[in-house]
Amino acid sequence: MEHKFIINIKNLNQYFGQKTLRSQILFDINLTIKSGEIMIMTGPSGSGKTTLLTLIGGLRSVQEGSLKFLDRELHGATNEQLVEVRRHIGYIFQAHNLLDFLTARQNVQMSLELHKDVSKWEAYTQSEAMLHAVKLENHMNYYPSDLSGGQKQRVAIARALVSHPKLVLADEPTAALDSKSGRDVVSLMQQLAKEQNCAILIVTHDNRILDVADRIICMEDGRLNKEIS
Ligand SMILES: Nc1ncnc2c1ncn2[C@@H]1O[C@H](COP(=O)(O)OP(=O)(O)OP(=O)(O)O)[C@@H](O)[C@H]1O
Repeated sequence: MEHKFIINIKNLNQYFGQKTLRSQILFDINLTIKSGEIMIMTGPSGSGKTTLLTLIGGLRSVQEGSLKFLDRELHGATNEQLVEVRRHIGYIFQAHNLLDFLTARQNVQMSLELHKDVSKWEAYTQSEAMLHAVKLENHMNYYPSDLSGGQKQRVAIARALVSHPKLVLADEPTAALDSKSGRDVVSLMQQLAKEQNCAILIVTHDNRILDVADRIICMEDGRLNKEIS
């Protein structure tokens, strides 16, 4: 079944702290993301971008309002339901989060081994194919410590996309990279996402990559401002 929206958020509010220390972090967020769409979220530090990204990624519980992933409501979802949703999402973080004791291929393969329907052999061959796609065919057996920042981030992209997720969430994916590597990394994300019809939400302060976006949204003081494009 084709889903019109990957993400559909309505009147979402989120808070940190308890009782008198409770403070509202997100205010009346309304947002949709469609298949294949590349969305960039910008905004000042502390405006709530990461909080929203982690809610969308099923990494924390929704407190008020509605957040649907495909047709599944995440408000009130159990831990098991959130774990199931996370299987359809790829995550790319600033600090790539590769496991240092695994090679590039093993890091990518590990993400497929969470899927019970994928055999070890399929996981192996699909990981190799994905590392080809990010042009690391000559570095499959390298450990992260022997790769450059851009190469590590390409392994992280391969790991996020190897299971053909419906959505990729990327938090500052270019922050640790020089301008050329940053550009290569987002171009690659854009190309692979279009091939797989996967939506991407990128949180970034990096103005040099804004042109890859189909839509740009801006968060300020916990509220989503009008779209820039
Ligand atoms: N675990 C927490 N407990 C209490 N307050 C928190 C917690 N995490 C974040 N906050 C607060 O929530 C607000 C939003 O933080 P968030 O990390 O979502 O912002 P951000 O826009 O991603 O910032 P940055 O660009 O610096 O990463 C900030 O005021 C922050 O201090």
